Amino acid sequence: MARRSLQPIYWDGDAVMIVDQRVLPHKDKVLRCTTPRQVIQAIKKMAIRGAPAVGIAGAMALALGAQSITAADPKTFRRKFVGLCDRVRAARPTGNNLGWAVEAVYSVAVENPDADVPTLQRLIREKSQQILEEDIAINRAIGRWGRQVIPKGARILTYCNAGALATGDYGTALGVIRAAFEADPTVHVTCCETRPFLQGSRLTAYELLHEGIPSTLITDNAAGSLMQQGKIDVVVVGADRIAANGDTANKIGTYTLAALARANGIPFYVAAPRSTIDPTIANGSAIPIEERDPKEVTHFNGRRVAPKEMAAHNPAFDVTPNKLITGIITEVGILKRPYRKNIRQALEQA
Ligand SMILES: CSC[C@H]1O[C@H](OP(=O)(O)O)[C@H](O)[C@@H]1O
Repeated sequence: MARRSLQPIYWDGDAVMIVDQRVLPHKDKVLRCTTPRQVIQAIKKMAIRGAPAVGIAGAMALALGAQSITAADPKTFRRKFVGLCDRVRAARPTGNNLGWAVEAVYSVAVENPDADVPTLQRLIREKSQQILEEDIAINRAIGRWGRQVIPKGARILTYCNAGALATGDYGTALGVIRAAFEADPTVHVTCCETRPFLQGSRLTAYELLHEGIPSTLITDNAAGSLMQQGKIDVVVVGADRIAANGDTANKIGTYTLAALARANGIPFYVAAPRSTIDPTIANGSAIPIEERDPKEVTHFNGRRVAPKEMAAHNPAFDVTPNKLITGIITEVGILKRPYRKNIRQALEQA
């Protein structure tokens, strides 16, 4: 059976189509966005989520916005476009890929100083599609590198959703898992539900079943016990922002898994494209951590479960120190310690 695309976002003429991940896996709903504001709202509300997918959405928001800037002269166009870039960049703070994509698209205007407005609009739209297509190729490269660290018949644990739905397609951590399964159908995947947004039980489970990969869903709380019982061989997760020293921001709860993996002698890998690396941040302490609506914690399926007087703290990410990371799987290879040096060299590669 041909693999149905799980691409979370795509162009349909002059509209950006976004698969609404808030209602997956039980409803298929696609948002038709014709303005950058609609895409920014989809990012903020997590209709589309996952650092690389958010970057791609940001690039497409800029292409939509460029089309709507009616300035006749390039100077006025650029001034208005800079304001739009700032609004798109601010949609979600932690993932590096959004800022990276905004800079990549804006560079089109900088690198074509003599282009007229229609040409700039065309080049920006083409850049947004290029970012999408390159992300998919990068994820397949991550998969090819990553399967080298997956032993035959491995019992893999993953967290949140770093799959096709979190990227242009194919995924990063799930890209490693897809590639490993393609080479060895005896692998097994345990995915954590990942409260409170349930990216694991709703999205990763959906992707694993879609690919026919043997898998089991667990609560986040059960991961440590499985590791303690010797039932997990390797952990592979995604990333949202990687500092210059390898400290990694990922979904809240990732640090806990990394500490448990280390306590049980289990390899812990991060899979991410180089566009997730932020070389301007020396270590993880400088990574901005998004605080989301406390209702994501106090409510479930729209109904309050905690007493209404109860305050809630809802950080969307945490930071895993590089000392707990066995390797960072990128499209140019598996980076090991010393991370600062090896990350710098990886970023210098074409
Ligand atoms: C391929 S990176 C996916 C990354 O993004 C997720 O966060 P969110 O669902 O809040 O966008 C999570 O941290 C994943 O590991």
